[in-house]
Amino acid sequence: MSNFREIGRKIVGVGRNYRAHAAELGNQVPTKPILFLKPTSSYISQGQKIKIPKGCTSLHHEVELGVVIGKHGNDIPETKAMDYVSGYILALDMTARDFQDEAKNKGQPWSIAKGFDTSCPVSEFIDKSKVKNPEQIGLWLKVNNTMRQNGNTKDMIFGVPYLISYISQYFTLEAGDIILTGTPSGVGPVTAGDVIEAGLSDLVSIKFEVEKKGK
Ligand SMILES: O=C([O-])CC(=O)C(=O)O
Ligand SMILES: [Mg+2]
Repeated sequence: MSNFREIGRKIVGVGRNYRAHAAELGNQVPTKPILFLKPTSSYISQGQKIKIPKGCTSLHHEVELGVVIGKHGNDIPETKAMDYVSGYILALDMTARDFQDEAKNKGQPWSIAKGFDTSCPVSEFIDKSKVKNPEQIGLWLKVNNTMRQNGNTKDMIFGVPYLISYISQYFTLEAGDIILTGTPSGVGPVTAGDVIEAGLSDLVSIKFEVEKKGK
């Protein structure tokens, strides 16, 4: 069993970490990482369904590399950052885009848009030893067998060591925490009955069905 699910600590999301994704939603490329939190109650694993939250009319998929933290640290220097990684996961940062747009327009937080129940489907844990370079991983996502996202972590604006170092200046990182490193371009809506499949190179793949909440 993967250590992050047993410990179940925080999920730190990084926004707009790929230029093409920032551009596709009409956003500026950030000069420092944009962070948000998802509650651990948002996790689901295979066999469970993604539930469209009440009132949401535009639920978007975002495929992301998740970095799993292996030990406690703060103010971690970039040069030591990889010592704090225990492994990786494939995650979907499901986003109620209409809620996020409304929050953005009103200057409100993204908490519901990013943190609703079932908004963080994850794969099994991938041990660090299986990944030579976390910044050379292909990540893809299909909806009903049609390719929607097909990127590579080499295109991240802020790399894994920098993110760990930056985040740890503000949030103490603890074993079991996950950093969602942002999504490549190609995000888009899903509706009830859709099947999302996603993968990280040849490391892991996942499959989740979408349904209306309350079914
Ligand atoms: O909602 C967004 O566009 C920000 C985000 O999570 C990402 O870039 O992965
Ligand atoms: Mg995201």
